[in-house]
Amino acid sequence: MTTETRTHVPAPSVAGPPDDGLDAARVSWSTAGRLILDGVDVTAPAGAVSGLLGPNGSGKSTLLRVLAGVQPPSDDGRDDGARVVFAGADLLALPRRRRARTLAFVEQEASTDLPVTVLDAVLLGRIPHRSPLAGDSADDRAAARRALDAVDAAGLADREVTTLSGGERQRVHMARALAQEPALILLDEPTNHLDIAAQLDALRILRALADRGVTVLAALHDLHLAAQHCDHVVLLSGGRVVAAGAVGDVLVPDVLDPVYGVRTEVLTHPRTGRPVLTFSPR
Ligand SMILES: Nc1ncnc2c1ncn2[C@@H]1O[C@H](COP(=O)(O)OP(=O)(O)OP(=O)(O)O)[C@@H](O)[C@H]1O
Repeated sequence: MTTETRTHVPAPSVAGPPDDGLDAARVSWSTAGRLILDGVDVTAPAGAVSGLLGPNGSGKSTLLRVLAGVQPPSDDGRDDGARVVFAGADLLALPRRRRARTLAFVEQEASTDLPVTVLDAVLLGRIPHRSPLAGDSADDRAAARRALDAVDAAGLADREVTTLSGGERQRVHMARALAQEPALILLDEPTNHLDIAAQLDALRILRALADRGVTVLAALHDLHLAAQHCDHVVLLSGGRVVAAGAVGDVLVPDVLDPVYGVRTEVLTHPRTGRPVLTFSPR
């Protein structure tokens, strides 16, 4: 399998401390008088796999959409002075094209109704890298093929996206993001629809990206996977951050039990030494 090399995109600096990853502060979002995100601070170090965790409805998808710059503004016009800095630059102020070369976003229910082949869908990830009127270059096609290889989907290249299974589509979404060669990748439930081997493949790809210096922030429901594969986690509840830090500090009963309303026990994985979580009703 191959993976992508990181494209370093120089970005204008903004006031504030230099940062080697994602550093967002005071992110709020509201609609119809309801505060969905309430002053969220979230960091994701470069070169690490960061997990965004929290129960259903806690605000994970909304937060990722705000960070990716695709969430409409709050409908009350409220401005809490949010700051979203990536690698020292104001991410949301970057020109759209430049942001698309910096950031890839794998959405949970990404649209897959396009009547295009898988290869063409993955080539969409190359658009930010070429001039607006240019067609696909040989380099673009090579990058798209490498991305499909990386997710073990080379054999799907000529299939129509609309004919794919849920798991196959999820791989194609990931491949499109890889073809973008981002420095920051945000993913909303990247293991959705995937069988266990494919989940491990997806997490291995995220690890390989992080090892190349990419900043990875993934919303995950599965706390077991997060415990095994993340370096850093942020736990949301009710639109607020309740804990953030190393896996061993956050994925502990005192933190998880009140948030999820369960009883957690933590064992130690005999080979990796990482926490293994078991849950029972309270
Ligand atoms: N456009 C919207 N209009 C009204 N409510 C919204 C909107 N978007 C999100 N919400 C509400 O905001 C809350 C947070 O939603 P969000 O999808 O961000 O949570 P989540 O943590 O990703 O949930 P899940 O784990 O179930 O996917 C939910 O109660 C949801 O119903």
